[in-house]
Amino acid sequence: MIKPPPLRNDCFALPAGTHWTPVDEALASLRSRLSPVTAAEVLPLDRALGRVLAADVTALRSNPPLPNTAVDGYGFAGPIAEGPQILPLIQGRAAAGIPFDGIVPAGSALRMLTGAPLPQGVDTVILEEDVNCDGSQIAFHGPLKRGANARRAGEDVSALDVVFAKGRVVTPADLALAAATGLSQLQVRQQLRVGVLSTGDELVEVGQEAGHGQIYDANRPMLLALLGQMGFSAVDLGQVGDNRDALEARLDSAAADVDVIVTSGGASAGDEDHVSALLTEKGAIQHWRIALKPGRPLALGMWQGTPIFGLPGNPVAALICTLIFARPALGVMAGAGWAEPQGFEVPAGFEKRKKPGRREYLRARIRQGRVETFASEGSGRISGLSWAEGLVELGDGAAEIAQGDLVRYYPYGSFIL
Ligand SMILES: Nc1nc2c(c(=O)[nH]1)N[C@H]1C(S)=C(S)[C@@H](COP(=O)(O)OP(=O)(O)OC[C@H]3O[C@@H](n4cnc5c(N)ncnc54)[C@H](O)[C@@H]3O)O[C@H]1N2
Ligand code: MOO
Repeated sequence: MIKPPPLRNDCFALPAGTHWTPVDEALASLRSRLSPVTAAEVLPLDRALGRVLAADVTALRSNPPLPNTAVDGYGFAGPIAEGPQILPLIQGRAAAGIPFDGIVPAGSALRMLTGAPLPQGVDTVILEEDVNCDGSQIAFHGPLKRGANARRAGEDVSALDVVFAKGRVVTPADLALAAATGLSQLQVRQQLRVGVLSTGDELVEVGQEAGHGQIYDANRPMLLALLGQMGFSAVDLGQVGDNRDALEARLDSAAADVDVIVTSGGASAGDEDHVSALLTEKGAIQHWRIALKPGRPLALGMWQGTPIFGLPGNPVAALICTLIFARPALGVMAGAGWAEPQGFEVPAGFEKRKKPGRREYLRARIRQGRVETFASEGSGRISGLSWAEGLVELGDGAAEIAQGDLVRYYPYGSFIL
């Protein structure tokens, strides 16, 4: 006669005898195994946004290249003593792009406009608002230090300074700095190609008619968009049914085409969970079963030399595993290095008792200075992913969180930048 086991009804209880890899251990293992795989190319500035720099970048020219005035006003030789001053104006003026080529004699002043290079004899400028001018002289009050209202050549950046370190992801501000320092192109890495494959007999493509028992493939549009937002080249590998041979053939062709494969579904241990089974059968699995909620059946492995992230099928778990595991790992492969998301402590606007032995991520957002969490922790509740603006992280140990306790919050954006 068979006997029933005790009822636990907790699919996150960690059954004895299985090794549940702690999140930090799985992250450390990924970090130590991966290295950059993308080749370098040279791109003009207008195509370099979001790319990873392949080498340190050196300024070709100083910013500013010449000393110049920071204000509209009058330039002369400083310093100027305390008290009322009158200086004769010399003929002409200096404007940005139209320098004054003459010499300003000591004790005289020249009309100058913001950005104009300082001519010989000028190192100090007074604001026009502080001056009375009759057309031939200016009157104002001292004192003024030498160099007042003037910008030194190279005070921002000097030629040959390293302006960007290798591995940096190019931002719009970086394009301004590159342009200002004389760079018209940057040596960047090609985008990492990340293939996204959905698995499961139940899946049907958006736009198609869904039959009885079928559901729309929600993970693929989400993952393709997310990986694209992270700056990778997301490659749509389509979907494959619960068929071991078909999956194997699809992974073979994907491994030849992309740098990394991300699958969703079939990662746990059911009869139709072919991703984990195939990886195990081929000796391709490195970690499986992470002490994490949601996302514990994450399967990490290598398929013919290509890293594969076998994400759980539940959309919430698929997204969280992508943010926590795939994002930093893909950053390493893309040449940008391992990026830790920047979280911060926020008072809880919720209560929760958490069991020990697994890390948890809750869908969350901040309202009125407190972090609130989505009403359900169900891993298929896609509406909660959409409702949330970030994640609350609860550490591996037990926790009893009361209203107002500080909890760690990560905005979604902190995983993307
Ligand atoms: N007896 C147990 N059952 C389950 C456990 C467990 O510990 N014991 N763990 C649960 C957890 S947690 C997760 S997560 C899932 C992981 O399952 P798989 O990775 O094997 O994924 P599937 O079984 O293929 O799918 C799970 C769920 O997600 C839906 N799905 C799959 N792909 C998509 C997609 N592209 N778009 C939208 N929805 C998708 C699928 O239909 C299932 O409902 O296992 C639990 N079970
Ligand atoms: O871990 Mo499963 O990953 O919740 O849905």
